[in-house]
Amino acid sequence: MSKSVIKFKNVAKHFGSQTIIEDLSFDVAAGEFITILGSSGSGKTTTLKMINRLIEPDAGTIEINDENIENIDLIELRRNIGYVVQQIGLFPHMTIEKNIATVPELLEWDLKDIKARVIELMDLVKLPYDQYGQRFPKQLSGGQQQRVGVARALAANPQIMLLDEPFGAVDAITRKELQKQIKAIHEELAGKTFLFVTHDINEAFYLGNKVMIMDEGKISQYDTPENIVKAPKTAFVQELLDTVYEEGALWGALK
Ligand SMILES: Nc1ncnc2c1ncn2[C@@H]1O[C@H](COP(=O)(O)OP(=O)(O)OP(=O)(O)O)[C@@H](O)[C@H]1O
Repeated sequence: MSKSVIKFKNVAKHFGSQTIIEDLSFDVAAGEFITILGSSGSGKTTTLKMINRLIEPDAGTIEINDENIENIDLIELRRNIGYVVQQIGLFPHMTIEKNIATVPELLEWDLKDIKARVIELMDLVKLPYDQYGQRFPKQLSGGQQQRVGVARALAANPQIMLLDEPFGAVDAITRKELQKQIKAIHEELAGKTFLFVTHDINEAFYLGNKVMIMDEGKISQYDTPENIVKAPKTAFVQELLDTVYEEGALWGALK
């Protein structure tokens, strides 16, 4: 088995008197693409944010490369973790080139290396540098801006990518296109570990080599898409799958 990159051990999180996560344990191996699926409020975003310490757990430990993240310098930790959210957060007054170069510039990379990295990443997300490098975010579509967000998160070559509903705000056709691209990017960047939060069951089962299904702060099932479909473990998982089967039946009837 591949080496574990992320390990949750009996993690708990409360907000005030509300228990969001009671006792969460799981492992993610190097190079996996994990999708986290679940109903609203089930703790998906909280789980993701505990990995880059935007949220601190109240109990338990989280390890990255077998080291408790509390013992890793915060800047070092976040440099190793790319983070993409739905509300993109590109800097509006900066060109696309400058947006992608933010972290390498902070790290004081050589100017030549920064430019080469920007060109490489813009190629990767299919926004050629010559055409898009000097544009500003508002001159791109929502889907293109999301791709810049992915490129920016990859700039310093992190080992882990956290993606929180990154394609939540785009239309269905663009979303499908972005899903294909992120899958290809993950395959091309062999060895990088992706954790991707989504509400969308189709997206979760298409992208994840493993899907983590969360319900009320607990893992209902964490397995390959095939195993989940073959043997749903809880009524909640079955209910989720039924939504897809019902949709299939609807479209079948319309044809
Ligand atoms: N900073 C906070 N203070 C208080 N409660 C919070 C805070 N952040 C999250 N919560 C609560 O924790 C619960 C889980 O939130 P979380 O964002 O992790 O869920 P989620 O599964 O990502 O939901 P969604 O799919 O709607 O984004 C929710 O009930 C939310 O209201």
